Amino acid sequence: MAIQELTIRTPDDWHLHLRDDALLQETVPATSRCFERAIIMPNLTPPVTTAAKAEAYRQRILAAIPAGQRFEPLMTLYLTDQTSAQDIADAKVAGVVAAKLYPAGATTNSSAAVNSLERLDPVFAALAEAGMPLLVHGEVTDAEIDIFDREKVFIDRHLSRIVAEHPQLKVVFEHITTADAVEFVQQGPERLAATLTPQHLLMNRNDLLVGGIRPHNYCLPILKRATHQQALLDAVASGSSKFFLGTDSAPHSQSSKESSCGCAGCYSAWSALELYAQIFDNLGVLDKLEAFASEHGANFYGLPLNESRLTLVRESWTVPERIQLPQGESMVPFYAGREVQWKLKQPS
Ligand SMILES: NC(=O)N[C@@H](CC(=O)O)C(=O)O
Ligand SMILES: [Zn+2]
Ligand SMILES: [Zn+2]
Repeated sequence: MAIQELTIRTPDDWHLHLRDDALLQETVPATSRCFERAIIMPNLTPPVTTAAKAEAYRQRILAAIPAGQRFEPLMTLYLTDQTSAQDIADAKVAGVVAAKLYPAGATTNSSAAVNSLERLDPVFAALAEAGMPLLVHGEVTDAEIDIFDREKVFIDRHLSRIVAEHPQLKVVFEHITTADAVEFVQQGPERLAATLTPQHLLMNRNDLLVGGIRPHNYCLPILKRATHQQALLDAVASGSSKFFLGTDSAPHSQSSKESSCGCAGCYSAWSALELYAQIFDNLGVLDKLEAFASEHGANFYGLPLNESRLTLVRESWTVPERIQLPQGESMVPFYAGREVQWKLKQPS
């Protein structure tokens, strides 16, 4: 008989957008319900570019953790053309765990980010020296490169060089979407890893474009064709420690998603862990979920494994159509109105 309950070490989310201010009241509980730590993306407006900004942001996140829950935000620094080796050293001292590279214009809130990757070599060297991973949104932004090719071209033009020229640098290729990225990571050194999102494992570009445009499935890097989706599924099913959980949960208001120029990002926090369970179950590798969700990432970052456990049960439920925010706005969560086959068991 199929397994009905699964108890695992409490997972961590190695790629998460919490946003800021009042929205933290919504996003922090959505993640702390089932993740003990998360890598907090720094693409606020203005971005988190210094150790002091990261620490102030961390305090705002801590203030939004529901009573009785344990949650540790792991802070990151947003790289710009002005970031110096000294900024990295200061960030290390302040407890910032990683730095995030957005090519300028690649995604939400990246306009202040990096225009010239070559100029960042001293910063990459400083990261390697500090033992801090470089987290990469791996897409080129050149107007002439087709949006479906931007990840592969980024590997060829930039990532392969960065990995080769900085032999001590740990690199996380974030939210990978292509067979090319899977292969690049598999064939790379131990210090190269990747995060995978629920949407890129569950969907392909048909889910975005067939039968009408589905703005709530629009995220960056954009969903690719089914052969790429299959390569991502094969990667997680392999159990390789180079692949780990990063939801990329990225909330936007309903009005900014359902727009003539809609924002990129899926707000998946309320169902992400359960969807990963469903994905692993469907692949017949539920026994590999715990390592993917709770071990590979911590080991890569050199952090201890969580000691607590949580339980998922095989029970179907429906993701709400809408989340009403106190500020009057609403959000449409990822997988809205759809059934999920696994459910988090509430502690009794
Ligand atoms: N993934 C997305 O489509 N959006 C993210 C940014 C990012 O991770 O690229 C966001 O901040 O909204
Ligand atoms: Zn990104
Ligand atoms: Zn992201």
